[in-house]
Amino acid sequence: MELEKPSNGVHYPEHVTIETMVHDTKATPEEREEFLPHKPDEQNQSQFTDFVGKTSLGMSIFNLSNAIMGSGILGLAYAMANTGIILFVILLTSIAALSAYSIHLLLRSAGIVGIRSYEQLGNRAFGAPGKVLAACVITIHNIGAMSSYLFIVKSELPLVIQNFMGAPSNSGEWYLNGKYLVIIASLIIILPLALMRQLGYLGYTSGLSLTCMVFFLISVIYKKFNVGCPLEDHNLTQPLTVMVNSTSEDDVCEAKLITYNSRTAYAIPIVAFAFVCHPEVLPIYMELRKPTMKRMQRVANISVLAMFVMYLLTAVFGYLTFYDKVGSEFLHTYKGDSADHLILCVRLAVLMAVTLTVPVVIFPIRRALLQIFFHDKPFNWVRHISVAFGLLVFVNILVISIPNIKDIFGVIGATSAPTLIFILPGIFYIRIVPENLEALNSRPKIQAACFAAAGLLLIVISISFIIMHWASGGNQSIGGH
Ligand SMILES: NC(=O)C[C@H](N)C(=O)O
Repeated sequence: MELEKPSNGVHYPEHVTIETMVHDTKATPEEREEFLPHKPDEQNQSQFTDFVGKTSLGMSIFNLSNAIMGSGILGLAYAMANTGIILFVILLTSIAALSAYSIHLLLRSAGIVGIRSYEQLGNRAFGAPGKVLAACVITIHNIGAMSSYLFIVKSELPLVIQNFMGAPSNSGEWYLNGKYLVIIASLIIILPLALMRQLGYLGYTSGLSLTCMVFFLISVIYKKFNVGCPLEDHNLTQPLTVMVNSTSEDDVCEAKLITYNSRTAYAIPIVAFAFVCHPEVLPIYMELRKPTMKRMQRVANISVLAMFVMYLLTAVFGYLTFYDKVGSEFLHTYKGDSADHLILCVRLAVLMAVTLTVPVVIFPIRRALLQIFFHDKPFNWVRHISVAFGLLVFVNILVISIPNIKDIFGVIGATSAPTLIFILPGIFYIRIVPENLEALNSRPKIQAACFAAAGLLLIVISISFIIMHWASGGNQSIGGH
């Protein structure tokens, strides 16, 4: 069978099958994470000889789960409050399933061209514009994700320190100023971890980060049975009070099965944002020990399923605790409980989790930037360190000047998230899989085309709704911050 790639017209010899395909060698050593044909190892069928991944299946699951899990979890109860339980469950299930399918498309495309890099898939599919497009979307998206994580540090860490020190909130001490605290956390914790040469080393911190999130979930469930309705003794934050005014007394503590309002516009972007991990999938695949597509798909399926369960439980119990009063940054809804020791520990756990996720998110940005600007250069420590440092400085400046986390979820979730999950994997797959292997009108390709089209539709719908919401002035009266 002769295989022909659509983008560069390279012809494969007869003996080359999809499993043992070699790509042409124009790519630089840094870019080339390729399948080389060799006798398959009976035990693992591994096809990689150029980069020997050492990360175990378990650690890879931790890393991918950690890449999925982030600040998005804090917006899910808010999304549920504005869609109702049934619509939310349908939305969450669909996006989780589509996200796993999208990973399948990426892995299959990577398997065919033998490159485990999102940008290089873009290059193979559309040449330089494809590579630049993928790199830009990854960079913008991950900078947005990093900003949302550091925003949580900026808003929650002062509350934790204030309570531990028993200081009054307006004492003006520097250590109660979120802006300084973000800079300190970036320098002391994030920067050293971001300097690791390989993502696999972060498996332990990823495990710790996930443990913190499990503790967060258990506490949310416990608190549901602890916070009474209608939260009279709860010192709710100002924006939440505004929401109470717009809700009738009767349905304050009534769970809605299906509901719709102008804030529903944020539901799809929030859920889409929560499931993005796609820029990290291929780097994690590259470092996986015995890297076969089946093994990596297993890593992806287990991670997506585990995060789906955590997301669902957090949203359900978070919503059933505060109902319509839940804020867009869930943790802040407990603001009246600042002195509560459990809530204090929960804040600390979430802070630790999001802080430890930042380095995982930095890796794909650095990779994207290096591939665009230094694609033919070998690894260099000075460049590696400078890019991480520069990125942290940039995102710190951004976070210090951002007033609101909901709009990060909204804008990033409505634009770059559907592009990374739906559009790029769909169109790359169509271009990369050779036509004599799968014709343009074959089922998998039509499916991939519909998938990409659905992503485009999601972007149009989400952006239109968000703009309508902004235009109607709804932005000022929403809970959270
Ligand atoms: N990795 C990301 O892009 C965002 C992540 N899924 C989150 O929920 O924070």
